[in-house]
Amino acid sequence: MNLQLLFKEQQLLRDKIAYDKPDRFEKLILALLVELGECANEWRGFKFWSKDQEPRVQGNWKYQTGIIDGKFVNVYENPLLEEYVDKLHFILELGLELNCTDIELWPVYEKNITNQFIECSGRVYNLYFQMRVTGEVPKGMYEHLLAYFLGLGFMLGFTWEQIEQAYMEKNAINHERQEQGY
Ligand SMILES: O=c1ccn([C@H]2C[C@H](O)[C@@H](COP(=O)(O)OP(=O)(O)OP(=O)(O)O)O2)c(=O)[nH]1
Repeated sequence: MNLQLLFKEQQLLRDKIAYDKPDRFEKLILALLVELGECANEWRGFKFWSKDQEPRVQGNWKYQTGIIDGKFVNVYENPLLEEYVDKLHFILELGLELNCTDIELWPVYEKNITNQFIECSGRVYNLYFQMRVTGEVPKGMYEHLLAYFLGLGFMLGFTWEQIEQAYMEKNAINHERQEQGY
């Protein structure tokens, strides 16, 4: 697992978006919290009031790849993974913002996915309050956010390769959107 390539990609997108107002940090924090909620909503496992608690991992048909055993392989959207990599974009943005790109990467796991989502949110709030109180965020605090975020991805059933590939695909869409005046 190597984040350096992803930080480089994120920097290119960041330069293109080029938002430099002083509220940038808190807007990124709120964006990340929103994406966390959207991701949990696609996971659905906390909806104890509903009979439908299956994660949304197969959406609309996207395209066909090569042929295996005489059949075309169809590729579908994966709404859960797509929300997860939106979150990854904002986490990388925060790393660039805090100048924390030379980091250790390891996963941390809570006892279940519900708690993992809550822990991720808690780590985001920690960053916000730390910045508010001291005006800076220690690298270790950012690394902990990443550790819970990475653990969440593995608990949701994704491999690092899938995450990287989905990140690249969404990153390309984000570039196109900027070029088209989104
Ligand atoms: O400074 C930024 C701002 C945005 N993004 C990326 C993250 C994410 O991949 C996408 C924004 O999320 P989404 O695609 O859900 O866009 P939205 O504007 O929230 O969607 P909608 O218009 O549907 O509400 O832009 C960045 O990487 N850096």
